[in-house]
Amino acid sequence: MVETARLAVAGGATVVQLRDKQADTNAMIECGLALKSALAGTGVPLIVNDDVEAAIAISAEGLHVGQGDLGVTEVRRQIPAGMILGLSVGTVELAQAVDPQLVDYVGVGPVFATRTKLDHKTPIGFDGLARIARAVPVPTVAIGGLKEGHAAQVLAAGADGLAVVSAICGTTDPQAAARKLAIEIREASR
Ligand SMILES: Cc1ncc(COP(=O)(O)OP(=O)(O)O)c(N)n1
Ligand SMILES: Cc1nc(C(=O)O)sc1CCOP(=O)(O)O
Ligand SMILES: [Mg+2]
Repeated sequence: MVETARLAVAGGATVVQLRDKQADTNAMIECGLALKSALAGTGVPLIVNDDVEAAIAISAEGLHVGQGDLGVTEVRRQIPAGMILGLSVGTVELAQAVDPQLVDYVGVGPVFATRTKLDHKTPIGFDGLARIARAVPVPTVAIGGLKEGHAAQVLAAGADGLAVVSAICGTTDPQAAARKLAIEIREASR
């Protein structure tokens, strides 16, 4: 896991999220500390998924929560000032309800169906992504079934970035996969 993250960053990944739905808090802390030392000096922030206690224990740069996790008002109360807080949003109604005083960015998805998260919601496609990106008052990261070849449409829909799992972690060469995506994003941003 640490080596995959190191390679992804060497290829151009600008954020790393620790997401392990099976891990308990102790395991998240152990993995998070290993990731923190691998990322030291890279300038790449580490975001912890779901686990407030682990995020605080490892001094992660950020925490990501979904609509079914602890609410953002309570999370913001618990985490240190300055910790990045991300929230999942899958509808325009939820997008309009995002409070920019509490939430720093939103993860918008799933754009497409994905086997990484078998309990995902109905895919929203690029049209749904565009509607949500217009409605949300903070930066947006598209997620769900995204791979090489999708960056231009993601950015054209108004999202600020994209988050991938299998398109990097599920490949035999995470560095090359991240590099291709980073180049695509750079070219699409021109
Ligand atoms: C960047 C980003 N966007 C969305 C998610 C999904 O979070 P959540 O809805 O809480 O689902 P789980 O990841 O916890 O299964 C994410 N992790 N990251
Ligand atoms: C963790 C996660 N959250 C989603 C959401 O829609 O909120 S989709 C997803 C999995 C993304 O994995 P992949 O890049 O392999 O499709
Ligand atoms: Mg969650």
